[in-house]
Amino acid sequence: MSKPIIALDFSSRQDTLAFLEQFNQEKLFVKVGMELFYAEGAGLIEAIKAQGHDVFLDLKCHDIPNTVQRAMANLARSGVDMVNVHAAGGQRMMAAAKEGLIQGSAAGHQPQLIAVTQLTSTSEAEMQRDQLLRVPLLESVVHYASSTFAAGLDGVVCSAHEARAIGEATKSNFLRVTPGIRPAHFAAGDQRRIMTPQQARANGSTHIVVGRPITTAPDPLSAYHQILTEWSV
Ligand SMILES: O=c1ccn([C@@H]2O[C@H](COP(=O)(O)O)[C@@H](O)[C@H]2O)c(=O)[nH]1
Repeated sequence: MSKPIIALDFSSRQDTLAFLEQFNQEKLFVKVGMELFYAEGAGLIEAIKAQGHDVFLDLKCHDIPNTVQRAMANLARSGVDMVNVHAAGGQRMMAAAKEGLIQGSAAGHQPQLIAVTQLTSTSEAEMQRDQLLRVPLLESVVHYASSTFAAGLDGVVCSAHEARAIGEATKSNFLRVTPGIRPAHFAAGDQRRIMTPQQARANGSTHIVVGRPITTAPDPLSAYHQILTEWSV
């Protein structure tokens, strides 16, 4: 069973390291997103890796194939464990991203590469209106997942609602990394497709990503362990 991925959505190195200190040197799987990376850059990634944590660098690259390929070669050199692109960039872009990772990776350590299908903050009605798509959201997500699989990536970011269907359309070891995780009674906030850790597990998520339910908790260590228990049993 994978560890819950903690989204380190902080604005500074100081806040991030103070948060991590509360975990008493427990080895974590953390996610660094745009907010933190744009503020602190690769130096902070090095510091987090030096503490022994696994890092998912969530920059959601989406550009022409050549640009994404070269960006991925640089990200691979940062030593992170997982990176991502938007599946909407297309199969050619995703294949180029993978090629870039291969080029930039040190022997024996190639980050896993996954693609965002439809953001978990998007509802079906919003997707149909904003993207001018006339299909159910599940169909769009499974389409993007099949396209990601065909491009040779390791998995996708989706909501837990779609995880089972993606497993059936691809392979059981194809990663289904699911944000939008909310313990019972925790506010959805801007998320639209949410599930509890237990529901996510039952519905075929291979990884869960959890931010505010842990980072804003009065006792983040205890919140993390409650989620870990709910996810693991
Ligand atoms: O579809 C997506 C892709 C990425 N995310 C990221 O996950 C976390 C979720 O944080 P919460 O505080 O638990 O809502 C956040 O960093 C997002 O950028 C996502 O939510 N949905």
